[in-house]
Amino acid sequence: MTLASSLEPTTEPLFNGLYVPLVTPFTDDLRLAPEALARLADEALSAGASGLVALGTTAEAATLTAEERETVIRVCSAACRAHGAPLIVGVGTNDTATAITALRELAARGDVAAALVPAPPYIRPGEAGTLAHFAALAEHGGLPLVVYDIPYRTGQTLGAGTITALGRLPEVVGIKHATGSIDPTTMELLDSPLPGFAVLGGDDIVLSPLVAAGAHGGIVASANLRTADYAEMIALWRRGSAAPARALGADLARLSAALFTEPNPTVIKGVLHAQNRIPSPAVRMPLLAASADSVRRAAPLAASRK
Ligand SMILES: O=C(O)C1=N[C@H](C(=O)O)C[C@H](O)C1
Repeated sequence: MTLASSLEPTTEPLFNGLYVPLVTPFTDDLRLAPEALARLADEALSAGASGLVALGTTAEAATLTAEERETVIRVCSAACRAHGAPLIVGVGTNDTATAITALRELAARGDVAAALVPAPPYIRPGEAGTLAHFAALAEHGGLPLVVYDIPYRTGQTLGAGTITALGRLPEVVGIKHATGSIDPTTMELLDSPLPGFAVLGGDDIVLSPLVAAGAHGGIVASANLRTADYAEMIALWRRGSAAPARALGADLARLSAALFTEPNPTVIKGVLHAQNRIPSPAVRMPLLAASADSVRRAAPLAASRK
């Protein structure tokens, strides 16, 4: 997909449904395990995910070398190509110029559908500064952007006016809404949908009510497990089948709650390892592997429905 073709005016967002931010599997001695990543990518797309997110927070992207990041993108891109699915890549930096360089490099590859970009972490440039940052990325980055609104990690909140201004930038194709709540700003956003602008839930435990209220889908780490059920829950809400959607949503919220009892993605990796899907539950510091108790509590909830 070219930038020009993906930005043609349309009322339907470019992205809807489930996007799985894949974990990065390691060996016990913390080397990248690309074969396991390739299997996870194929399984997620075979299970009904609309696309993949590479190098999200869940991927421990901050601890990967440049060479490892390239391997992760290459492996995820191959899976997306095989399934005809879009690949979104996380770009997290608080320096506007560095972010533009990273976006341009991604755009030049030709296999990345969009970048998932948080408000500049730690700096707290204010809403006007954040808007200017994204406007610069939109103008010079050469790639569609999904704004990652996650104030508990970035330290920067965004009000409805700023989100609307971001959504009016043609290159900004959506927002990953992970503000920790469904609040008046959320409802304003969903009440006046911008044409072609996707609202994707990023707070795992409240994904179901957010989609019920009109979100187009989600990017949730929990969907590394029970991917088919997360995809189905979103599809059920989107076609108005409220009763089964509500029941499945409540079931998945219990799983998400168990997976987030310790820092993401430590419990998810523990459960994937218990399911023999990755070679090790290892995470890189400063994360510490999840406790056996947390993994034991989450594992039964992560078993697929019979
Ligand atoms: O990597 C992601 O994308 C996600 N990261 C969030 C986080 O760790 O804060 C959680 C969300 O489910 C997806």
